[in-house]
Amino acid sequence: MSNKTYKVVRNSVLGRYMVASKNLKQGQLIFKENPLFLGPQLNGPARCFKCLKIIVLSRCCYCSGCDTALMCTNQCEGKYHSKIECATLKSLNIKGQIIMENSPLIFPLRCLLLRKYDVETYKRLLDLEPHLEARRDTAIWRRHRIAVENVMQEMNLLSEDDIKDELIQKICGILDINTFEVRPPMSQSISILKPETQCLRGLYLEAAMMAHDCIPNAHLSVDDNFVMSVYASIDINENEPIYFNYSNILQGNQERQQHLLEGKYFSCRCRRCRDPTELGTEISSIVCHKCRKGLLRMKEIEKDFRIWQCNECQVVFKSFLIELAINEARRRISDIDLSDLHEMENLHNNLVMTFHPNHYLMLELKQHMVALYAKLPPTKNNLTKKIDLCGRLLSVYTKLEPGISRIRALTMYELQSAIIDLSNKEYRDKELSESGLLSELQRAEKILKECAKYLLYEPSKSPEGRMALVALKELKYLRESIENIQKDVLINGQNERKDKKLKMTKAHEENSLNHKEKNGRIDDIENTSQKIVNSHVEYLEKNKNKPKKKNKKAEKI
Ligand SMILES: C[S@@+](CC[C@H](N)C(=O)[O-])C[C@H]1O[C@@H](n2cnc3c(N)ncnc32)[C@H](O)[C@@H]1O
Repeated sequence: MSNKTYKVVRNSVLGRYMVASKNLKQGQLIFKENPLFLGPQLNGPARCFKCLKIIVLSRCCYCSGCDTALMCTNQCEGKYHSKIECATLKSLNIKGQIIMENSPLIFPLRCLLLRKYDVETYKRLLDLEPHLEARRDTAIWRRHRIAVENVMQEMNLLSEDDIKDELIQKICGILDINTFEVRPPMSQSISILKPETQCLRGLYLEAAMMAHDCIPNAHLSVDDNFVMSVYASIDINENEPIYFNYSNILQGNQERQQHLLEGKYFSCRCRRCRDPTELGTEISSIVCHKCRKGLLRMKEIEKDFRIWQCNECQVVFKSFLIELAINEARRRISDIDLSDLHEMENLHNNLVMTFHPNHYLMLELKQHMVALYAKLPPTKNNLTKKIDLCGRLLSVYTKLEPGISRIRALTMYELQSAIIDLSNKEYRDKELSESGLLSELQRAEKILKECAKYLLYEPSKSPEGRMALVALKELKYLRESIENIQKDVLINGQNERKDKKLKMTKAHEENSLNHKEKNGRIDDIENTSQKIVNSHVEYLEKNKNKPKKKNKKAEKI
């Protein structure tokens, strides 16, 4: 029996797509794949052919082998400029300076060179979807003609047949539609809201066969060597498609549709896109400015024709008005001081008059607030607010990204830490009984366990992978503490039954002793977990300015 977890099939809507060839369990590895090529973003800066780091023009040099490939320094020992690529470039006698001056041609050039040294793989590459017809004579087509095709023609890299066959447009289309965004080496950012701005693009021939769904069932992670692992994020039944989200969970309806239509040439008709409430989350909904009671939601009334309509008064709004409101709110969010809670709360209270509390911009603001609460003094008020915000974020994320999910794991981490801190404080202040403390810690344990489970799918050296280790250590201490409290509760219960009378008289003394002991233990947990978090933060801080190693995660295709 074949061990293969998937097969590629085809239909008239999705083209080729991957389906599970057997039932897959959540967390099961579906496949692992090496990139065929890595390269800069279309508009990204030039990168070293060997290590893929951004080239600093004043230090840039050319490979001593081919005198063409750009290198960050002549000592670079990166491995992404293969001997065969080097030899092929050398045979073409291209001036390195032309590459330097025309960085958009780096990635297409790498693909073009392949036909000279690996015809089979080149054929597989050319078999990917380029959406030539949809792109012909569009702005992107003209851009590639000027920035890539014309330059390659001047370099005598293209035959007349290549030009007639629109070969370069085909390669550029294939790269735009099929490559994945991968984080650059040794990324330090763990932030949900600030993805790396200067990502690389990676071409993975197998992974390119995954279709898109805004509610994915596959989780991707890319390790230090750019090896991509694709896991089932939830259970997947035999013959069910394996879906990856080409867009972003925090993109609204309109932006997602635009991204998919303009960048990937299809209209998404997944469960989330067909439902104007987006699975009841209202993540794109706006308060109706006419009746002030209803919500404006986007709905498709004819194929590819969508309107914004109030669910109460039925008034229809033009989509550009919605865009204006969103752009203005986005500007205001980007202008606020992210260390000023008061400013953030004011903006939140202001925007909630226009946007549903679950609107993705409100979620973005809430996410910033959670990050700030994590840095503020852990007062009961701050902790309560943090718990509330995390709960709201998770209620949306769980619907839109069920199962293994990075964004959920990171929010869960914040949630459990606030629950532990708050319950300890309340217990100490005698606002929470021992059994109340126990049940809150057990709730935190459950969340932390799930968080660690999801983070363990991240590459071990990535910020999330390191956070998984922190979460595991914290889980161990939390469990020990729970066990100790459980023993206490048990002993207290037995003693109570044995000698009620004696206990009554000694109650005051015993209580104060237990309390003292537990406080010591809780301090222990707090100190230890705080130490771990501090060392984690210190580690991140310390390494912030160190040269980056490979370490990234696929974000979107
Ligand atoms: C990365 S490729 C996937 C492989 C491609 N279907 C093929 O046959 O080569 C992305 C393209 O697949 C198609 N596709 C993927 N997901 C889709 C979806 N949910 N609905 C419609 N088309 C989809 C679109 O044509 C899109 O541009």
